[in-house]
Amino acid sequence: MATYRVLVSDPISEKGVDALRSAPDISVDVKTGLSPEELLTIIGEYHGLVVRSQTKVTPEVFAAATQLKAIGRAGVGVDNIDRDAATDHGVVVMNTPSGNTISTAEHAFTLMASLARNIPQAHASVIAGKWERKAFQGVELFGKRLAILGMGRIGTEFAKRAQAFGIHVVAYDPFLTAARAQALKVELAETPDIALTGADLVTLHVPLTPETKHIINAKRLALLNPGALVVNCARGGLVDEAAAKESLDAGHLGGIALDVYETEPPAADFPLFSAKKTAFTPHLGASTAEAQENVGIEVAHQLRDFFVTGEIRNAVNMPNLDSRTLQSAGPYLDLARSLGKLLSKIGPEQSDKIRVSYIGPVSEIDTELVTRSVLAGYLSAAYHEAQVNLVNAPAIAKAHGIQISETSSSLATTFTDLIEVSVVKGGETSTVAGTIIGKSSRIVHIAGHYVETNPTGHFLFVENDDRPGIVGVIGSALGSAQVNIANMSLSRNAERKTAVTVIEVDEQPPASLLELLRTTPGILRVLSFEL
Ligand SMILES: NC(=O)C1=CN([C@@H]2O[C@H](COP(=O)(O)OP(=O)(O)OC[C@H]3O[C@@H](n4cnc5c(N)ncnc54)[C@H](O)[C@@H]3O)[C@@H](O)[C@H]2O)C=CC1
Ligand SMILES: O=C(O)C(=O)COP(=O)(O)O
Repeated sequence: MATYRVLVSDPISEKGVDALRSAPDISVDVKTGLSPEELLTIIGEYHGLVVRSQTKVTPEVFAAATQLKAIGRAGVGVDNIDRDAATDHGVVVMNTPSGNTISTAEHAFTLMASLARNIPQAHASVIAGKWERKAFQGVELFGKRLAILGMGRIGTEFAKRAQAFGIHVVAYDPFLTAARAQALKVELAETPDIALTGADLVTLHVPLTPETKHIINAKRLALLNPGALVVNCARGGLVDEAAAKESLDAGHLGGIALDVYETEPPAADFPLFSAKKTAFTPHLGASTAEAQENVGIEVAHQLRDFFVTGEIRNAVNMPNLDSRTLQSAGPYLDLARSLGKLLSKIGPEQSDKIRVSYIGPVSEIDTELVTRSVLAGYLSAAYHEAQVNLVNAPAIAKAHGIQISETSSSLATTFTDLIEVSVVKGGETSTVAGTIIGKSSRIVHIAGHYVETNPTGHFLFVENDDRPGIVGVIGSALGSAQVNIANMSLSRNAERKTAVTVIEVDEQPPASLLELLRTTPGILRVLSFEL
């Protein structure tokens, strides 16, 4: 029986399914066309889910998906997956951002050319036995002004094809710099309105977000040149479909081509179906053999690596943890988790604030991941958050009202590398720190004391008055209780006249031993815990 079960709920390429099936310890079920109710019934059995745009992964699905760890989106848009719910449930969502870029750019361009030359209408007329050469006179694309909204992967590929046709390209994208626009030989527009004013052609390549909803509305359609053609091969909802119909009926907009719709599939009485100059396809942008093979194999490899090695690539709800990052950050992640757990044992019961400082070369790795690991360790132990992981740790900390701050300094101090973590509650602060020496992780600082101990195992932590005889008492008490000492670190704080002893033991000490130590004169605090 495989350890991980993956459900493929939308059709992906056979090669993708085979790549997943050949991974060790993963079993795959392909069940496409499930109703929302059917998905809810079976999703609890799965650790991984592969989708395209059809499956809607709603908060209800996440609530039922008690074992789900990862979703792979064989494609770009993740608007069919409730990202907040995924994060809250600690489910990593990965997409395949570039595998269908060319196919989608080609499809959008094909739609634009089809609109310009009335291809869908002329085709229907010819097969209806007519020969209407006059009715279908078109326009050239050459020399026209094209507005591209969204100059990411697909927008950029579209621009190259448009330039090959002698089209003048104006682009709007909040992340498009003047230097990049110059390199791509496109005119940079400061706002969508500037890009659209006087445009003959428009194509959309932005994600659907609250900001981009109805980015093409009645006001903006009015900015276009009369007879302009609009193509939407990105997401339904970017174009106000009712406004487009009005503009077409009024004779201002020249034509519209859609691959995507506010509701998919559109209803039989979809208003734009009755408009004249249109071209419609059923969300086919990524539907080529090449794109499907690219995204199917890529998503399979991403899920396989997630389950087999812990790598996370193309995540949309957490930082990536690719093999290089995993190699450089892996030991720090383990150490950080132990430091978080340790703080929950020696610090205040709960916290208002957690501060993490990175000192030395550690500051050069992706410290956001390491901080997430500190939080995961702390929250699992202090707040008994059993499901906390690197995906949901910041959201869970926020839900508990914990503020997080991070500082980094490349200047090493006593230790070459140091991760220092403090928990603050009211006026009380507790600090622990750890380092990595060669290949070995060490906890080196606990509540004002330098110590040296492993970051995992069973521990006995004793704080006592700094006076002779106490270590002897502890040693003989452990011996009588048959508890073997693996490692022991002593440290005293001359100022406060206290000392701590951190003892790594082979087994959990019995309650009677802890009680004996707690009642020994001079011993101030005794803690027993596992890291
Ligand atoms: N019809 C289909 O089958 C397919 C549709 N798509 C859709 O195409 C869209 C674009 O895909 P990619 O180019 O691969 O994504 P991308 O992430 O490479 O590019 C998106 C661009 O939109 C820009 N952007 C974001 N907000 C903006 C705004 N308010 N105004 C202007 N630009 C804005 C971003 O800065 C980015 O450069 C996505 O929504 C995706 O879902 C993608 C593949 C297939
Ligand atoms: O990749 C995208 O964003 C797409 O829209 C493609 O959707 P699909 O995988 O064909 O359902």
